[in-house]
Amino acid sequence: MLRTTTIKPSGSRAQAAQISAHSSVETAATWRDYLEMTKPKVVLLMLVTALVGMALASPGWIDPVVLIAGLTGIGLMAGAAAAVNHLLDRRIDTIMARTHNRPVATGRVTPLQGGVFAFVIGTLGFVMLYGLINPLTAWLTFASLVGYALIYTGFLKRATPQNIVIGGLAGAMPPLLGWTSVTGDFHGNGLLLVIIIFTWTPPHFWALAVHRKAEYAKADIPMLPVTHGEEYTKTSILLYSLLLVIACMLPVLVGMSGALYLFGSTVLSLWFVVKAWQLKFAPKSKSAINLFLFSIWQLLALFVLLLVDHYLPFNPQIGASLW
Ligand code: HEM
Ligand SMILES: CC(C)=CCC/C(C)=C/CC/C(C)=C/COP(=O)(O)OP(=O)(O)O
Repeated sequence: MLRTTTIKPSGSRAQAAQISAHSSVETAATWRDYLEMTKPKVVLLMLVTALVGMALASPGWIDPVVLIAGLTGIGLMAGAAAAVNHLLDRRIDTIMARTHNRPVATGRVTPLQGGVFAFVIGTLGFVMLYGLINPLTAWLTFASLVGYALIYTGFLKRATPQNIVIGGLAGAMPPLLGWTSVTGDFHGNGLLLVIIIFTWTPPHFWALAVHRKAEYAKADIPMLPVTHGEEYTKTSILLYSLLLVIACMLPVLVGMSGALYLFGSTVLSLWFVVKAWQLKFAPKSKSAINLFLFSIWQLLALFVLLLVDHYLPFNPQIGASLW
């Protein structure tokens, strides 16, 4: 489908005049537009957490079929959920500077094209999980898709400043999806990994929301800094960062992870607390966006630590198995 896009004049004065006289060119939606709709970097980090769930659920190495089919299925369904988010948010995405150039918001991808794309990759992911992994994982991933794409995006985001606390559960699910891919059953240890991401999500997002408060207000989205102010949000970020310290210790307390993880995760979560403290009590102009960016690397590092700790041959266990 051909669409028009505005281009910036460049080159000689004559060229610039020519271009400004015809200030639009026909461009087609490219594969990059469809890739962007899947929020690839977010999904990639989710897949790292799913991989860790798989590893911690496996006594030895992860079964290669589970690894490949499981991660592909979860990735396709998470990408489909992200694509539906682009569809449902296309109006507000045009209002915010951060999102105004998105494929559906600009019209490069039509809602019908986007809908077909989301349906195809989502169905492919579901069939793959149902057929090659197990029905429990397929249905849990489907529930996460509905939780993010429909409940969070379609309703909570516009309804309450607690939107991301509740909606965050969907994004926190991948380690459990990884776990059930291996075992076909629920396990408390898999849920502990979900609790870590669930506790991490509010400070992750609210740091960005503090930085982008004016845009959310302009788009009339009731994010916490808009409804309750920046100070209240910064206090909430600090309190959640303290909760995160406790959540990060749970894998050690139940005997799932050992000394290496305990040491590394304590450094990482205290680092988060220090940055949240600075945001609240000694803020600089970039403190909020820096905390948001830090949160992404901190979660990645936490899950890499869980993985390394799991495969380390001589790693003293501190806690005792609860289950
Ligand atoms: C409902 C829960 C969540 C909300 C509301 C949220 C919000 C956001 C937003 C608005 C951005 C975009 C920032 C930008 O474009 O500048 C973002 C980026 C990101 N988020 Fe989250 N997030 C959530 C959960 C998660 C989870 C569970 C993960 C991973 C496990 C994650 C990983 C990331 C990553 C890696 C980025 C950077 C993406 C990029 O640079 O393109 N987020 N998040
Ligand atoms: C199946 C499964 C695991 C589903 C999870 C899907 C998923 C990709 C969740 C992403 C979380 C996220 C980036 C929320 C931001 O949405 P937003 O609308 O607040 O941010 P935006 O303004 O950048 O779109």
